[in-house]
Amino acid sequence: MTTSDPKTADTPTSGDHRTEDTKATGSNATGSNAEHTGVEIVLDHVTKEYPGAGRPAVDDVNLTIPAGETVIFVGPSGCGKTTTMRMINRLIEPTSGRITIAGRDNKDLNANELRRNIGYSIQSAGLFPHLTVAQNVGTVPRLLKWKKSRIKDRVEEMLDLVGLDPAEFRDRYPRQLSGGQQQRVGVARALAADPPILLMDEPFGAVDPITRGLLQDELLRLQDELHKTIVFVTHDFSEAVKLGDRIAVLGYQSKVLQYDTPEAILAAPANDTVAKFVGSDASLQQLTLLRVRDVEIERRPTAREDDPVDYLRDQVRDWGIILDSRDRPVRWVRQRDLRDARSLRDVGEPVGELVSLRSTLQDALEAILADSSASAIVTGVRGRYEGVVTIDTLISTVRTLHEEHAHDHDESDDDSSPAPGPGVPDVRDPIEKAAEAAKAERARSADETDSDGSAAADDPEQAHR
Ligand SMILES: Nc1ncnc2c1ncn2[C@@H]1O[C@H](COP(=O)(O)OP(=O)(O)OP(=O)(O)O)[C@@H](O)[C@H]1O
Repeated sequence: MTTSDPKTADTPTSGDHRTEDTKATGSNATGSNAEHTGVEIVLDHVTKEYPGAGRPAVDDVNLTIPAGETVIFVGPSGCGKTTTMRMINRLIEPTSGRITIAGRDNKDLNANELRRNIGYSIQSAGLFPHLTVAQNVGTVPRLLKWKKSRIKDRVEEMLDLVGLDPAEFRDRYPRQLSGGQQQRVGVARALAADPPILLMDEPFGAVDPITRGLLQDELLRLQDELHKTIVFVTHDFSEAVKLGDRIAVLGYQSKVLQYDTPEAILAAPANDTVAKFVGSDASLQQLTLLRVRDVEIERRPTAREDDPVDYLRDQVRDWGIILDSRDRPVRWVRQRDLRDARSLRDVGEPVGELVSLRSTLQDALEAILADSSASAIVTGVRGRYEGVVTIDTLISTVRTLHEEHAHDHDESDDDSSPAPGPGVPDVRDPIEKAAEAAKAERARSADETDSDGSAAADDPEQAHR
């Protein structure tokens, strides 16, 4: 858990943030000096007790949300996520404790101004039904008394930013939009006055999984560009892993059970409760955080379609790859395919799904499991062959991550037991199961090769390369 005393940063406060040109610069979590527009938020012993409730909905929360990062609050229904978030923009006032924004107590900031300067987007998009898309997006700039022409330009820019064609959408009413389009307008509205902070309360909760994935991608792209400080509430741990720079796993009364990067939480959940929340597919989720370019890429023997067959026959022990004239992979070929072949044009089987250096390891795993060679072909610029990723590489990558975080909780001073403890799922399990399935498939195809009368690979180490 990260706790911190409020820091005084020499950045503009949210309340001072009046023009869309203002940029705040401060230290970010990685310690880089990159310019960003977000500002730090610190929750210092924050408690909220609703009148007559008997016990606090949020009890003594300490949390530092670094400038320019996306922090996800994830936890079970009713645990206090929304209450915690709404105390940041004072839609709810804390009973005790202090919240600072860029070093200034938010109680010292005018509540209305504070809210105008903190973007807020909620599950139902919360659009005004009687206002057009343009009027909805321009709400806060209008309150800030921007000139009409400036509001108009800003609305167009925001609609563009969230992937809606202004000409098509600006004059529609919310009822004339799909759920996903309404969410986009909600995000455009939250961003319109260029606030340093964006609070998002299950903003994608009400749309179908495909649209949800697209909106998540869009948010990642926006954040790459804008570097706001985003606080995002969700029930969905995989959404938290995808979007968060850090995740705060909250228990009842917003108790911070673990506050760390998605990688660290997946590799070493702090206790049984977090482990259960993370779920048994933690290792599969870890694969979504890494890209093909981050791991070892192996080579396989290759030849172009018009190369002589002998050229490949001499090199292939198990699998080889045939490339077209522009070095794009076209077919897998086995040793036995080459025995009587006369040309490389008509042997082998078409390559399956290809992955790029930017694909996630999750994409690579899917490609590997669908491919009889138990590896995924990686392509680079203009689809040119780069190499292959194997399931063994994926397993060793996840093992290394797990080992790196094995001692994360050794010095822990809270009451949580170190992972892996009783009930903590073995995070390597699902990939190893996938590997076993792929190996079984490989063994089956090797048997087929034997019964065909051809030799299996002489060197067992060479199998599956
Ligand atoms: N206005 C209120 N008056 C009294 N109790 C409230 C009020 N708002 C929320 N609560 C209670 O405070 C607790 C925390 O609610 P909150 O909405 O913050 O949780 P949450 O984690 O966001 O839940 P969910 O994920 O279901 O939206 C709950 O027990 C809820 O019933």
